[in-house]
Amino acid sequence: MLHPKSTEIYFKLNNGVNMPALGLGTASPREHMAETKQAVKAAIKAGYRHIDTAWFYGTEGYIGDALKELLENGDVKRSDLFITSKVWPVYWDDVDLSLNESLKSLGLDYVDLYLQHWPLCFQKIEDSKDGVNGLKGKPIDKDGNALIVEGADYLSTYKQMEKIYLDPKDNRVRAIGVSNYPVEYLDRLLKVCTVKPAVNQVEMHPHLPQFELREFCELHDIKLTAYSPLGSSGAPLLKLPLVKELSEKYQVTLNDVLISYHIRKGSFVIPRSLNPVRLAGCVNFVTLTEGELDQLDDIGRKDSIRYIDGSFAKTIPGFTGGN
Ligand SMILES: NC(=O)C1=CN([C@@H]2O[C@H](COP(=O)(O)OP(=O)(O)OC[C@H]3O[C@@H](n4cnc5c(N)ncnc54)[C@H](O)[C@@H]3O)[C@@H](O)[C@H]2O)C=CC1
Ligand SMILES: O=C1O[C@H](CO)[C@@H](O)[C@@H]1O
Repeated sequence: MLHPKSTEIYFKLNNGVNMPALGLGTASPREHMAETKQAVKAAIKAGYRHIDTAWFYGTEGYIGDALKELLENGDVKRSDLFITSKVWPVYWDDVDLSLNESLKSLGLDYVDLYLQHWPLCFQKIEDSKDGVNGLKGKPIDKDGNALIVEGADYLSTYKQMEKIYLDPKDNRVRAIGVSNYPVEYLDRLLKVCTVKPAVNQVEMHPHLPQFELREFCELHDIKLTAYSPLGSSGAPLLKLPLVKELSEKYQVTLNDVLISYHIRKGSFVIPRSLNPVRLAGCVNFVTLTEGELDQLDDIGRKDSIRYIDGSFAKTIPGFTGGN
């Protein structure tokens, strides 16, 4: 049977914007950040049209360099690209500034999707050595607790994003959404927002199938994007015996199985790799059966694992701290 490539599948957001199902994750480790440029070029040449980034990653400048070359060479048109960026909690009260910094680094005049990275309001602590743009990215006290601005409300960040999106003279974002929002927070947001978030980007994979969140988001027409789909650094989920079994059955890569798992369920997925061969080797979509999806979900039903270190996010329900 003929299948489209994962890079050829698109889902429509609740505001009518089309978004490619597969995107390239770019939270590259600091020592490899510069390689993001060649990874983006390799990904676009392999058919990817969706790049996921964030002010916090420090990779927007490298992505901007790659896009400049690709656009100037006519390898791709801006209108065919889908770029996501995010506002980090240190800029919870200045979305406008954060968005402008991201656009400047990316060399773009708009992003396709702009997300609130975490529902948190961090204090701005100067850190010219290890910080992002001079600010400590994850400000914590001596006990490891995040330095939160007292009395600040994470919804105020989303309200600023809404204002930008709704301003007819402001064309800097085509869609807005959130990330790392549990059901309780989405519920609160939906009661007060004018613009329903188009997307909630969360950690999701067979060890964390997010059943409750999925049901809630489907009910409210909010799409999920799966981050850390391979289990983040070291890609531990590639070692799951069932993933190996399915890759042999369908004659595709292990990455293809873990990517198709999300696309098959109607979610976006943004795996990271800096390796051009691997990037090109994970675009084969397979129509996993309902039974196979259920078997993969069973892994998380029995043993729920969150790989991303959320110790700075302990105040958010579901983030217990640590991995
Ligand atoms: N909204 C949020 O708070 C977050 C968003 N993200 C986004 O999601 C993206 C993906 O998540 P990540 O945590 O980066 O991890 P991931 O789950 O995509 O795994 C990336 C790791 O897998 C390795 N890998 C890929 N293919 C491999 C293969 N065939 N064999 C061996 N290793 C392989 C890569 O080298 C890298 O170390 C990020 O880059 C970022 O764009 C990630 C974390 C949090
Ligand atoms: O997006 C993100 O990436 C880092 C780690 O990869 C995480 O803290 C943040 O939410």
